[in-house]
Amino acid sequence: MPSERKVHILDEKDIPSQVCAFVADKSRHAIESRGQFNVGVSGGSVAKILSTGMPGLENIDWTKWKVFFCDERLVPFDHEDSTYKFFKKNMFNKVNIPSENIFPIDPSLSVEDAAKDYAKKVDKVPKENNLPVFDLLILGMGPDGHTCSLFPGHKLLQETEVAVAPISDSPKPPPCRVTLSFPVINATRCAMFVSTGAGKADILQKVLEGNDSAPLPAARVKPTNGELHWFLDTAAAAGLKAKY
Ligand SMILES: O=C(O)[C@H](O)[C@@H](O)[C@H](O)[C@H](O)COP(=O)(O)O
Repeated sequence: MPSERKVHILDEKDIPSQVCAFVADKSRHAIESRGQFNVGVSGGSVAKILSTGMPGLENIDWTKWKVFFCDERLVPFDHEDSTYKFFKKNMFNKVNIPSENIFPIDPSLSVEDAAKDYAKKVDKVPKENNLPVFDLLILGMGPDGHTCSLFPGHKLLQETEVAVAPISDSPKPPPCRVTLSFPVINATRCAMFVSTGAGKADILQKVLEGNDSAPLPAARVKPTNGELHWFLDTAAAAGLKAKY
């Protein structure tokens, strides 16, 4: 299936329900087709949307979910900046995902070792063409166009050797993080971005409609054989010129 991009422009109030319904649908389809749902989650506003909306949904076989982190800040599990901590408190504690199906990074390791260790965990995701193929990657985009811990102009944008990379000079604190690399991101069956608010309008116009010669990190997410979905509220979409 060739890569396809769909931009969903919604009222702000409809974003949480539509995003969660989409995730639920992808999980049901993956479980029906392949018996498990391998999903990568991200921090930021999308983490709040998922943890608020997903636990109340019905007909989700949480026991078949396998949850990975698209990126994570290398901080202890009890640190305020830990995305794992946020999901554990607000979502994992409320649903029936077996603890062995949740794959956090190991923050007790050095950033290089944490990335190597996480690559072994990601290696459990069923592969095609030697690359792990996630059923869904749920992504956010920062105001500079970064996604995961892949920042504009950073050398990690060229990473092709490893599935998971360390970064120790993140321009956004904390400096040490672990992130999926583009080869794995673009091997996914489906990637979805959730981006809301007027503060994202200018950067979204660049990412979705800008010149492809030097794409921002978020614009480099183009699943080779998968779908790409952008969920935007009307404020975030206000700068877009094309009709979607
Ligand atoms: O690791 C981080 O520092 C954040 O998780 C970050 O990458 C976030 O995902 C984006 O900035 C989008 O966040 P918002 O959707 O909240 O704007």
